[in-house]
Amino acid sequence: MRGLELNSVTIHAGEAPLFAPLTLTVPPSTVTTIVGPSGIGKSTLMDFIGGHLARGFHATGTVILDGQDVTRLPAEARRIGILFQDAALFPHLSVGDNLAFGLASHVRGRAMRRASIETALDKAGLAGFADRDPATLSGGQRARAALMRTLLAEPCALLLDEPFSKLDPDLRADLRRFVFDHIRDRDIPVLMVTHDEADAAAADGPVIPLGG
Ligand SMILES: Nc1ncnc2c1ncn2[C@@H]1O[C@H](COP(=O)(O)OP(=O)(O)OP(=O)(O)O)[C@@H](O)[C@H]1O
Repeated sequence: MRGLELNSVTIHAGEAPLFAPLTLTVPPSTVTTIVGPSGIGKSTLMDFIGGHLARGFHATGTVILDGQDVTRLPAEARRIGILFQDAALFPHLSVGDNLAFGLASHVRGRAMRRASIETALDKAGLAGFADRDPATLSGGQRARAALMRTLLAEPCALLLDEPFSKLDPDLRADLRRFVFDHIRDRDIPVLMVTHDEADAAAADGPVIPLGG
């Protein structure tokens, strides 16, 4: 079955679980939202699904992506894209090289790679920005470039962890629209963590509260 499934997933930081075991299915082309109080483990859950669980945590349950159990796979073998609130581009690389870093390995040859990057920059309203230093971009431009870098990897699922929270309200609404427009036609499951009601309302899937 296609989509992202969590089966009885919880995370322990020491003895007690952070939240009650979570079971859910995110079908392709839908955005499911996770909400919950600060500190309950929303970001840590995203880290676990993406394969980046930090030391000090222990997780139980399984993560199934498109029918395959990926719970024990290394992050790079999961093909799960993650967009964090910081939307950090590598500061020592140009904008174009940042996007090249995300580019799926099957896109071969210098000309093909260059064309893919130019197309992505164009979609992000950043045509001609390939040689720019990320520090010269606005917050919104950096965030759009970061989304494009994530999508260029052609992920089979996407995790959004408070992706808009560092932006001011106008920019936030613009970027939210931009992200949702670009993921809608991807036919992949998307799981989003947010504190923001407008973010949750813009998503078309269910809102799942993470509880104790
Ligand atoms: N390295 C660590 N080892 C053990 N516990 C940690 C570690 N880092 C964070 N924690 C704790 O793990 C819990 C989950 O943190 P997490 O950042 O996932 O919560 P969150 O729900 O995303 O919070 P917020 O909404 O404030 O971003 C918190 O209670 C935090 O104090």
